[in-house]
Amino acid sequence: GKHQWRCSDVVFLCPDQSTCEQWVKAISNQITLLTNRPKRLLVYINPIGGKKQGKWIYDQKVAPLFHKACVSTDVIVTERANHAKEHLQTEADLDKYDGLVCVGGDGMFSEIVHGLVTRTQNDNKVDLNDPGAELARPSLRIGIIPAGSTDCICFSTVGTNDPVTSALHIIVGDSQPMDVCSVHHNNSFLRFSLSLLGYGFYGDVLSDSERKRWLGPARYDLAGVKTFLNHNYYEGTVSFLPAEDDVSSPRDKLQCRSGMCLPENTKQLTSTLLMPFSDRRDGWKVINGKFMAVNAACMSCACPRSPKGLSPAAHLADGTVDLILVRKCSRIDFFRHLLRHTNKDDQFDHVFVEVHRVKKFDFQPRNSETVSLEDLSEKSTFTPVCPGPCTCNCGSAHSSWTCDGEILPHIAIQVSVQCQLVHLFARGIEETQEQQQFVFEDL
Ligand SMILES: CCCCCCCCCCCCC/C=C/[C@@H](O)[C@H](COP(=O)(O)O)NC(=O)CCCCC
Ligand SMILES: Nc1ncnc2c1ncn2[C@@H]1O[C@H](COP(=O)(O)OP(=O)(O)O)[C@@H](O)[C@H]1O
Ligand SMILES: [Ca+2]
Repeated sequence: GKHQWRCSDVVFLCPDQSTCEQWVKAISNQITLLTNRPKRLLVYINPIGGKKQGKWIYDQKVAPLFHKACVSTDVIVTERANHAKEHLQTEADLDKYDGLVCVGGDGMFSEIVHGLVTRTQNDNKVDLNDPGAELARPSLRIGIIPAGSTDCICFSTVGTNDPVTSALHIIVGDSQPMDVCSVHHNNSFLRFSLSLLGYGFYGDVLSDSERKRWLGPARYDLAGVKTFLNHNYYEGTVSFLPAEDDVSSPRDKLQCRSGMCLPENTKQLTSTLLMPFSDRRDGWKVINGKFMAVNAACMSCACPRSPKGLSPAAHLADGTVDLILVRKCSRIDFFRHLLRHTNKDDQFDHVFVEVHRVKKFDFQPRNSETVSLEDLSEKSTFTPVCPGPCTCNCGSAHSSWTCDGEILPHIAIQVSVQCQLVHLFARGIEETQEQQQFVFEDL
């Protein structure tokens, strides 16, 4: 139930020892022919992610399954932030492995993607600082064993945050391509975004929650309430290149499900994504405004807090990102909007919310081309800063961007989608026929 997989034993009875041996041999031969199945994995465990259970989860729930399935592993328990990223970038002998495993949350997964993708670009002499560069795709798939605070990438690609289910998807060698957003500041690469890139509300929640890391996952709830009460808005300009209107829409209610986002279904999308930066202003739209939040969701961002996600119809691997603009509104309206993330109501059905499916976008804060993290850290990043003494929320302050739970050092950013850059050991969210029927009836 609920997308959870479990192991099951099947007992074969046979009349004699030699038949039994024949069967064992035949089954082993058949399994060897399944080339999708990984045989050697490199596992990174973040021991401090989420409720600090990563090592226990791996040892108790995952390692015994890998052992049963004859998957051999090298395990690294990280000793500090960026340990896994640096190891992947410079040291790891990747030819030895059929895949990587991340035991941790979205931040840890982001580290591993950064390490692997950077290594691949270095090997292929691709310049990450060039926003128009065609990035080389890593050959190794990555499995996620959820052991973080939000684990939205696991939830959005598997349908549940369950270590046993994820381990079984790895063992059977599932493969799910995934879009990645690259984020630049001028011509300098900042980061990849895999789930939520958020300015305003979520940026403020993340800035505040980092100071409360000792609280574990509950830090987001406390910071969320505080940020909600602050009710800040921020001015800026969003420019974006919309995806073709006839392909799909963030409001079409067609949720991304297993088998939808595969390379053969989305081939035509990749070619349009490689236009050099200078040629791209045709067809761009520009929106100026005062925003409570500017969110970019590369996937639905479904998680236990929001089971349908920030953008329920976003696709995992279609080469687009859903850009959600929440304009300045009253506290009660913003509350209604947030509440709709937790139930079946449509969070985009408000006059102050608009959502666009885009291939690229830029954000420019008002009056602040040069604001950097150093400037921000001198002030409170979630308290508006007025030119003179002021108690009002005048919107002259800057927020910061959260990128998969990490704060970006710049506010003016350029974002473009790298279609199907990485592959996961997953197959997308599976749905029974009755569940699909239910979606169509809703439509
Ligand atoms: C009145 C009730 C309001 C409830 C609002 C709930 C809205 C939840 C939307 C959640 C979107 C989550 C997008 C995921 C982002 C993660 O990548 C990031 C880092 O994850 P991890 O490393 O595993 O901790 N997590 C967040 O940004 C947390 C956002 C929480 C906001 C309340
Ligand atoms: N051993 C470690 N000590 C401290 N920080 C670490 C360690 N290993 C990884 N990290 C960092 O911890 C951050 C949060 O990890 P994550 O697994 O996403 O947990 P959470 O979901 O609780 O934020 C990541 O940004 C990662 O870089
Ligand atoms: Ca997408």
